Amino acid sequence: MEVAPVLAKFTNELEFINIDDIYHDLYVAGIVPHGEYFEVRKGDYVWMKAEDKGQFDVAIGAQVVKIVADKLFVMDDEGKTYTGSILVAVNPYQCLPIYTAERIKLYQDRNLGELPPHVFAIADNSYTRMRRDGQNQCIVISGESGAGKTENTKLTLLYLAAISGRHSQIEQQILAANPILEAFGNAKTIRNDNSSRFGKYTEIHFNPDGAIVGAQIKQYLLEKSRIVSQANEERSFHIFYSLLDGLDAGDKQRLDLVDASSYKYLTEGCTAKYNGRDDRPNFSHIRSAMKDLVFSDSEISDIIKVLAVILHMGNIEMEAHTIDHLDATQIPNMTHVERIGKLVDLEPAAIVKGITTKTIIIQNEPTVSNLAYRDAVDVRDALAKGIYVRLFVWIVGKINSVIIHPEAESCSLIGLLDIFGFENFNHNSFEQLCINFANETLQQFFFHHIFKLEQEEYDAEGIDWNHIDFVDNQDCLDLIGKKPMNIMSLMDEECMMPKGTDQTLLAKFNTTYSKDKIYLKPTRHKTQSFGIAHFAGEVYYDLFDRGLCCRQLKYLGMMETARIRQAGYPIRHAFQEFVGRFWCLGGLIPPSKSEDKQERARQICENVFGSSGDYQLGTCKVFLKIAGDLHLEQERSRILRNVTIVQRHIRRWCQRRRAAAIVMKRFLLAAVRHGRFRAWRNLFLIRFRKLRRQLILFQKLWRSYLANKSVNKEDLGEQNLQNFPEIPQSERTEEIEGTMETPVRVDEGFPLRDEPKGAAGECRKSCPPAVAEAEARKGGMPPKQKKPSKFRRSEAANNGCQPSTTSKAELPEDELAPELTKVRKRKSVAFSYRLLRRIVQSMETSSKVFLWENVLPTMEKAPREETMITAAVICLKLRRT
Ligand SMILES: Nc1ncnc2c1ncn2[C@@H]1O[C@H](COP(=O)(O)OP(=O)(O)OP(=O)(O)O)[C@@H](O)[C@H]1O
Repeated sequence: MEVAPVLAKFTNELEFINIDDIYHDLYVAGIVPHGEYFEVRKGDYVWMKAEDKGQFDVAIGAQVVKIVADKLFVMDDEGKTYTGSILVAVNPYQCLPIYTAERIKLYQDRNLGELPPHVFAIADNSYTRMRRDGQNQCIVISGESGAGKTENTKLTLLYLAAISGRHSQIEQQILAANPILEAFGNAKTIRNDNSSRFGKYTEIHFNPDGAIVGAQIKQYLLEKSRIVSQANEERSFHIFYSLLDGLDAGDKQRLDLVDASSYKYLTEGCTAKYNGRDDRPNFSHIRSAMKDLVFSDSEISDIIKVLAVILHMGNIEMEAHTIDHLDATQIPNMTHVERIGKLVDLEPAAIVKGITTKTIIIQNEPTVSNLAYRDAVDVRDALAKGIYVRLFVWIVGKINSVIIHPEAESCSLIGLLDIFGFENFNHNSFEQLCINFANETLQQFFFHHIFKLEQEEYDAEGIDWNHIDFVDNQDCLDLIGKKPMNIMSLMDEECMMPKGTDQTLLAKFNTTYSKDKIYLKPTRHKTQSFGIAHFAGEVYYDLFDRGLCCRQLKYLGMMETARIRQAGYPIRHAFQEFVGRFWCLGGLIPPSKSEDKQERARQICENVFGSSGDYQLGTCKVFLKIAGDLHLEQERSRILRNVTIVQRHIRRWCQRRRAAAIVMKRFLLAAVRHGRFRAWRNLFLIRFRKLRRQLILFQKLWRSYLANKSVNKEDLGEQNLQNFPEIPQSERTEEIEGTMETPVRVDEGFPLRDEPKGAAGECRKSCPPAVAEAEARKGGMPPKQKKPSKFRRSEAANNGCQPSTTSKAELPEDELAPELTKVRKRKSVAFSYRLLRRIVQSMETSSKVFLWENVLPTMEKAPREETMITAAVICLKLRRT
């Protein structure tokens, strides 16, 4: 054993390297670390660091050929380094003589590694293991677009067909499926002139003797958007161009077909024709492949018809118009509709209806409504895409019906998965997201088998093994498709939102995944994109392609449509309808029936637009520009919103008052019920004091009234009238009446606690004992001396009598009640029952007792005395408790 710890020198084809430059994962190539050195033996494979430090400069494999003292001599391995059953195939972009029948024979029944790496070596290894171990095999072919997946799939099939040894028709048929699938599923892209726009899984079925007995093809993710639009310098699926170039003139005339440059669906990418592909011979090739796979003439004819229908469909021109003020779509030129009708045996009207209207079921009743222009275009395109996808699925099914073995279940199989590679363009759309998601899933599968399961098996078997770490991409898979709120589900949700846009979706992503390391937020340069850190690199997705949209708008004649829409007045309202909708913009008075609606419409327009030219008044209608209509609607919404706010506040205020009253009532009842008089008293102390003052006022008023009444009736009316000069009846009545009815001012009344002085003293004396007792008990406010009014004092003096001090308790009850009613009716008297109620509700117990015993009995018959009675009941209860 030779150890070479230091420098190694190379000459000529051998190169000089420092041992430090040997990669530290040398043991991958069979070299074992030895302390701080590596133990290197002659014949070992080593990796050498690349001199350049660029991102894709990888280590170079080499074999140790000589070890002399401190020098290590290595030689480039010339691509002989095998990584087990993984083949890295390089696309040579030229025909190399390495796929010949001799090479097939060379690789047959050879162990992996015996010969240089080759796709045939991988295919042979799978076949051998299937037969030897009886295990189904799978070859996964992955790589970015243009890497050579499809070519290598075809080469693998070719090899398996060659070595399985039977050379029957089935092998021919399996190989014949390729040109058909390529014609319908491949297209020119900027990366690859023959890019597969679908994923394909082909199973080859073998009998116990190892002969091919059948096959099955499964297709995934056909890029259907390509039917209606292609990126610049790209084309639609090959079959359309082959058809138009390869059909003879008679067939073309029968189908009303011309050349590819006349069809909108074929010219989006501006490359109906391109150098390097002759579509004419392809068509006959496809036809003969179809014959191999037992497609009948009528089936081939139907396929061609369907393709023609799709092409005509793309040429149906539509225009926006309005029906009953609602957006609708019309088809001004029916030529293409009629051609479609002829091909599929349908009435043109039925086709127009299908494209320009929609039917929804409301309460089990179908309801038809018109589609707006943009929606109708979408429907037409969706129909074309749907038809093509179904055609493709049908063709794959037809091929399978021929090549599938009736007892496929019992056969051994080798599966070949050819799926789009990882894609990262300048603009990455939803298609790229799907493709990269599929690749992430494949990568996960790969990691799982190569790293996880393999190392788990080593562990289980007790193999001495240094674990190799690998980057698990599970987080990325979760983000795109597995989390409860994954990118796909959020996209789905946004598509269903009536006003969902790219921006709203992006905002949702940014919020939902703000802490996710796999999700990359928009950058300064890519403000409308989000990124995903894939295992293969970071990709920013745009879901908006400005260039593509501009081209579509141009081809749809949208520029002209927009111009006429902008210059004209596309929105119209009859005056009646206009005023009915926008009356609130012309002052908040609703229109009357007799009003001149035209004049009112003019007012509204002038009010809103001033002198701007966003509107014009016709003889029956208001004509508006789109911006004008929008402005009107916005103004209307603003005003109605404000009205709603005011209404809301008023309603809230009313409700609060109502609620407060209910709470108060409950509280009072509860307080009474549970004897919590003190709590009630404390809570309403401030109010109580105020109301007590009002009670005093009430008493004053009441006594004043009684005093006045007594004076008027007894003294003025009967004793002194003869002393006055005679006055006219009307004046006299007025004066007397005036005396009776004049509102009594507060300062003219007799305060509750006036000391018994003179007339007032008489009044005090006449107070009922209960009041006196209560006042004495309370010892409350000091009596406030107020002079009786001059008028009354002089009246009393003149008449030689004392003012009446008769209390209401001393009056007969039947006399008091009508007087009370009279007083209540007088608007000018500053007393109301509401006030009275409040007074009673807040009175002290003693006052209430007084009220109960002296006042209420006289007021029971009054219509609005429920509250008084309630108050009295409360008083009684309080007295009991
Ligand atoms: N082994 C090869 N020898 C010669 N030319 C090749 C080979 N592999 C690929 N090519 C050339 O490269 C082109 C692209 O290869 P291919 O269609 O297989 O790529 P792909 O990975 O399947 O791309 P896509 O994902 O777009 O379908 C082929 O059309 C062919 O011209």
